[in-house]
Amino acid sequence: MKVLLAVLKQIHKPALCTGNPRCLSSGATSGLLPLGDEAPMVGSSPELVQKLRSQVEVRTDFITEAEEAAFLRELDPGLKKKRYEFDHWDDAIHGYRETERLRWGAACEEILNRVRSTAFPECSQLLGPVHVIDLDNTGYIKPHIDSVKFCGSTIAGLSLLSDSIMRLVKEDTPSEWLDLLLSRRSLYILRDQARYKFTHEILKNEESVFNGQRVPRQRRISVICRNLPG
Ligand SMILES: O=C(O)CCC(=O)C(=O)O
Ligand SMILES: [Fe+2]
Ligand SMILES: [Mn+2]
Repeated sequence: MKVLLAVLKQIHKPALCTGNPRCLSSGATSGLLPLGDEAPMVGSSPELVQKLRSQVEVRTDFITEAEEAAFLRELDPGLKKKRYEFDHWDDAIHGYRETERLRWGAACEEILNRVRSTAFPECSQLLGPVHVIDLDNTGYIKPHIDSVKFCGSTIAGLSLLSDSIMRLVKEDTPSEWLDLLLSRRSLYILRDQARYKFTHEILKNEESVFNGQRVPRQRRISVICRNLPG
């Protein structure tokens, strides 16, 4: 357990560049492009949204309320024994507790197999333990890129208990950004450039606005599957 949590610390190394992609003085709302019934994304330009569409997926209502409850039953007792961590200024995550789990009960295992077959090619070698982050309602995840040493080309995450906004920002060009509406019970998948060339973050409640619409951020649990570096 200790080893994986150390790996997770590496995964969570915050990015040095933290350009604000939506600085109001730069006319930030121009170029917003809602995608209709496709993945709920808006970005800095239609071209960027178009380019990233093949590498970013959000599947709304990927799990049912009953399946969400199954995860809660399995995860909450263990999480409740931990305290939310707030005071690690150097961490990429603020206001969180986390765990990882290799063996799951039948209900959750079945859901996770659905996540795996949706997100990863059949031959893909997956990171065995699944990563779980419980963000307090005041918690948030700062911009970072997951460690290339420990994680492969694809990151797939379920969002439980709350809607949230995930923001991607091009590492060397902060004016290029994409916001994803991660609705409660959705699955997101980041692949390739979206995973390697863009930082990702989960916005704090005060900043949680999608395409002009306020998206209240409550306590949120994410369940994240990753593959191994090729
Ligand atoms: O909570 C999430 O969905 C994202 C977590 C994340 O970025 C990470 O653990 O590296
Ligand atoms: Fe991450
Ligand atoms: Mn720390």
